[in-house]
Amino acid sequence: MKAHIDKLYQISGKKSRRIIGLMSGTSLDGLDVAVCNVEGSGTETVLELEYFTTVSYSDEFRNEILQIFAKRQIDFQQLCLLNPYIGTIHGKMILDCLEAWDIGIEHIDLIASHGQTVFHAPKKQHKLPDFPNATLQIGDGDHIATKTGIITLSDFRQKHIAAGGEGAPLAVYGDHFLFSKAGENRILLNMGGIANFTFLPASLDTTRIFTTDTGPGNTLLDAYAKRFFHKSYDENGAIAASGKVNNTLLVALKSLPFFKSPFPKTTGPEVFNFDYVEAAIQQSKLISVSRQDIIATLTQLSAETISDAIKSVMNEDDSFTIYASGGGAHNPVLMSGIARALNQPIEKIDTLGVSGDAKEAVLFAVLANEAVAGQQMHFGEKEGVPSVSMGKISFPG
Ligand SMILES: Nc1ncnc2c1ncn2[C@@H]1O[C@H](COP(=O)(O)OP(=O)(O)OP(=O)(O)O)[C@@H](O)[C@H]1O
Ligand SMILES: CC(=O)N[C@H]1[C@@H]2OC[C@@H](O2)[C@@H](O)[C@@H]1O[C@H](C)C(=O)O
Repeated sequence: MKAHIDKLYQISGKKSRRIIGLMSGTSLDGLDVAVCNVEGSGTETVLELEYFTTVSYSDEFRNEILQIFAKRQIDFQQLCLLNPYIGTIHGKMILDCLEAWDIGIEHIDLIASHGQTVFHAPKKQHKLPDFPNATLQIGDGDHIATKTGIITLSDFRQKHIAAGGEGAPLAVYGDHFLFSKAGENRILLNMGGIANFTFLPASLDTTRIFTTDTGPGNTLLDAYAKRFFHKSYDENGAIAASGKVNNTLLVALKSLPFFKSPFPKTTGPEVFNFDYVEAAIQQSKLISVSRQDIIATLTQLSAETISDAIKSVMNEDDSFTIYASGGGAHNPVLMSGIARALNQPIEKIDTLGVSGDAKEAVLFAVLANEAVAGQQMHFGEKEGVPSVSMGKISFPG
């Protein structure tokens, strides 16, 4: 309908846009909702985070997703049903937030929805020569747009793949636009279920910008905190702090070929799951290892693989500052493990003015802003950062 295109054109020409960024990550803890006021685009982007919350998922909702999450064999009907169901529930969560914040929908220009990743299969992982990199996010944007009455951009990862990427990490674009700083090499480390980082060079040379996943962040910690202690996560690293790292197990865990394969690379809970840890426990022929020691060892695994990845892509004599975000930044055992391995302190991204819990949702608002009002991107030919705009547009009504 032409009226929708006219509205989008008008939004594109505005001095600033109010965009709701949404992220629901691999931890399945809830939906991050960030209301952002975004002015300009590209490196001229000025973003103010006006409101932020995480709407927790109910156990029932999480369990519905877990039936198909990161599994190779599923009930196909469940996948089909969840696509509109998640979209509608996310739409309802947005409306509840707007009501609580007393914001009318007419004061929101766009929604930027990541959706729920249910399977991630980069070529390096599926190894089927005739098939491309692949990833699947559900929670369809049409349902969010129809439920809320707000133009919605969604499904950002497919264009990245179409342009030669693995569909992740996407944070790199917003990281550059919001956080690059002349004169300071920056590593922006995000520790969600999976950990990743962006390198932003002091020279601001976009062709040197680099991003990769490193492997597990919290996903294994959450899985074992649940299995052994009936907790959804290891709050403040208390369980890990009460155990000891088991080096035999750590070596077995680190022998996974993923850790030896070249950067950049991406991964997910399809690889980092119970089967992987149980195989490492078998391989290390441990007679007994305490539950606390397993969690301490898994925490050290995340810390070491994150710091190994950072070390291996940085020149030895380059100094850099690390800014941490994501739920893992709240885990002091994980944070101090990384600081120890890299022999330097770690800052939190909050010191740069954006909450570490809100960062990923904010970055999707930046991607939507680029799609609607941005110019050509210039990231050179570097693997993992194709110069394309992302996001599909759903009109309400
Ligand atoms: N106080 C805390 N102590 C320890 N861990 C915490 C704390 N708060 C949050 N976490 C961890 O952070 C996780 C949530 O992190 P986050 O929301 O960044 O992940 P995500 O966005 O779902 O994942 P991804 O970025 O991989 O998609 C929780 O599941 C938990 O493991
Ligand atoms: C396929 C997928 O959903 N990947 C997520 C996941 O969670 C962290 C890491 O793995 C990252 O690569 C990505 O998310 C962030 C937001 C990204 O694309 O930057």
